[in-house]
Amino acid sequence: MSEHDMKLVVVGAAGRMGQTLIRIIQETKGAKLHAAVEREGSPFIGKDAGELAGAGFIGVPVTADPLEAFLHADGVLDFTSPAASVNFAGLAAQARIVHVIGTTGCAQADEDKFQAAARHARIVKSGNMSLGVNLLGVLTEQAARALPAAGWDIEVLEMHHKHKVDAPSGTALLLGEAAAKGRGIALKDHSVCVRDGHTGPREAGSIGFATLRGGSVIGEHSVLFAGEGEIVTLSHSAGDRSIFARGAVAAALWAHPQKPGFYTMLDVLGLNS
Ligand SMILES: NC(=O)C1=CN([C@@H]2O[C@H](COP(=O)(O)OP(=O)(O)OC[C@H]3O[C@@H](n4cnc5c(N)ncnc54)[C@H](OP(=O)(O)O)[C@@H]3O)[C@@H](O)[C@H]2O)C=CC1
Ligand SMILES: O=C(O)C1=N[C@H](C(=O)O)C[C@H](O)C1
Repeated sequence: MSEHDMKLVVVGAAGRMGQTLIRIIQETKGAKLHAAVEREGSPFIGKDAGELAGAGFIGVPVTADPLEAFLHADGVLDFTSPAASVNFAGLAAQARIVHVIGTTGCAQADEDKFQAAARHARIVKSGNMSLGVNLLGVLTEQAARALPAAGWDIEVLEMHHKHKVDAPSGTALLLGEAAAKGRGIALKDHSVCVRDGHTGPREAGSIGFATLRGGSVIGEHSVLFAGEGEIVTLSHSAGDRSIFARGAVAAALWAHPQKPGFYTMLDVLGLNS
């Protein structure tokens, strides 16, 4: 470790992603764990963050004070909840630091607050931080542009573990946005997220979402282009949460020298068209 390492705070440190982030920071050159934050009243307050994450003792006790944690930090890695992320974005803006947001299920009002915070913070936000999914988004946009809406119906299918609280997943929405961009339409005007009962035939040009939940599935996503007599399927399978954590740490290191602003993983990975 060196004094020049980027000092990172993990918020939601006891969560599935929080623990994975702590382990990945430990093995990443140029980054170090500065603080670990959980909510007030959490049974993990005061416990060593490394031991909590199964990475051995690292001498960073979990705190419930994000203000103090952000004070001398360079960046925050945030996979928590929409309300918590909005609060952390305000604190990251005050501290003028990097805020990497992986939290999904955010409403438009939350997104507006992230944009406002990005006047002072360097925010990187994505529904999926993995290289594979972001490449899948680029391929989805290309396929949607190449396959005409008149003959090709687009459906996004996802499955996640039983603890997931939002639907469709952030990744499914990212892929839907990519498909809509390829088609030159706005996703919000063409998405169909629920089908139940006598729905009538499928509306041409719509983008459908189907959600499965169960077991310990980390993240399965497919984009189906269904034509007459043929189906093209683009898919991604997550085998380990470390793919998201590595992407988030890479995003923080990338954002450190950038100007304040709102960025996505496409900027980080150089995949922006
Ligand atoms: N973009 C991406 O690549 C990925 C995004 N995600 C998203 O990340 C989010 C978290 O997922 P996951 O790790 O599975 O969820 P978990 O529920 O396992 O973890 C969330 C953690 O955040 C904590 N938390 C909530 N509010 C606060 C707060 N105000 N202050 C401090 N800590 C807080 C929770 O504590 P408590 O339990 O006490 O509420 C919990 O420990 C979800 O939105 C998920 O969809 C997940 C994987 C990849
Ligand atoms: O909640 C999860 O677990 C995941 N959430 C993200 C999403 O909503 O797409 C990313 C990944 O699929 C895991």
